[in-house]
Amino acid sequence: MKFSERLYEKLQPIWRKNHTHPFVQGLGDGTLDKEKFRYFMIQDYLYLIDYAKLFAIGAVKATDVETMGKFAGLLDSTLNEEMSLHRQYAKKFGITEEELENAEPAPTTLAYTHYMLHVGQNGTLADLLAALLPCMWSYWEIGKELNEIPGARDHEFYGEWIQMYSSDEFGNLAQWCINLLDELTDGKKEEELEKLEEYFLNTTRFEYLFWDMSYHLQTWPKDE
Ligand SMILES: Cc1ncc(C[n+]2csc(CCO)c2C)c(N)n1
Repeated sequence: MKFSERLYEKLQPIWRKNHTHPFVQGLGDGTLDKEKFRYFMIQDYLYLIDYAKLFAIGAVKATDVETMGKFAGLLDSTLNEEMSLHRQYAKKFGITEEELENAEPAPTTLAYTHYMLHVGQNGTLADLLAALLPCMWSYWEIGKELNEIPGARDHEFYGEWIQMYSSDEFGNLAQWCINLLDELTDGKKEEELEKLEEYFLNTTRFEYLFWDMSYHLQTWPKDE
């Protein structure tokens, strides 16, 4: 069995929990409070900045030129395409460039991105992939599921988001990471696979916490 098949089976219950979170459901049926999405967009912008750094670390840890080039391409498209799309989309919600640039990460954003960066910086390329994969894989699954809901992809506010994450282009990217992780784990010892499973499990849990943080507009405790 491929390692990704083992992950897929094992993590179904958490994935169901992610997909049925009221934030995700609200994106699909169009009832999500715009204030919650606005909050999500700002935190997600901060998330993307650190996520892009994972691709840079991937290029450093890769052991062949082709994989290095792929990570370099992902870094370039995240920074120069995806983030500029994010800024344009944010405008629709009345979020200014200054607001994005001056935003502070909420506790969950900080914990999630720092966890991934810690694993990426200190581990192997397989460790890095296990930590970054739930982000891509779960968004692809969610995008495809929401795309099936009649009218969802044409929704005035959330349609573009659904179109982006259900696209084949995005799917190919997720599939490339899945295939690379399968290659790197082929023939590896059970002990090594369990460690990778733990990274994957933790960032899958963080995906849930990110939806939940956005739904509840999480802030740091106020003491001033
Ligand atoms: C919390 C959170 N999790 C996952 C994604 C999805 N995502 C972020 S970067 C990237 C790779 C392609 O550039 C993908 C799929 C997100 N936006 N926010």
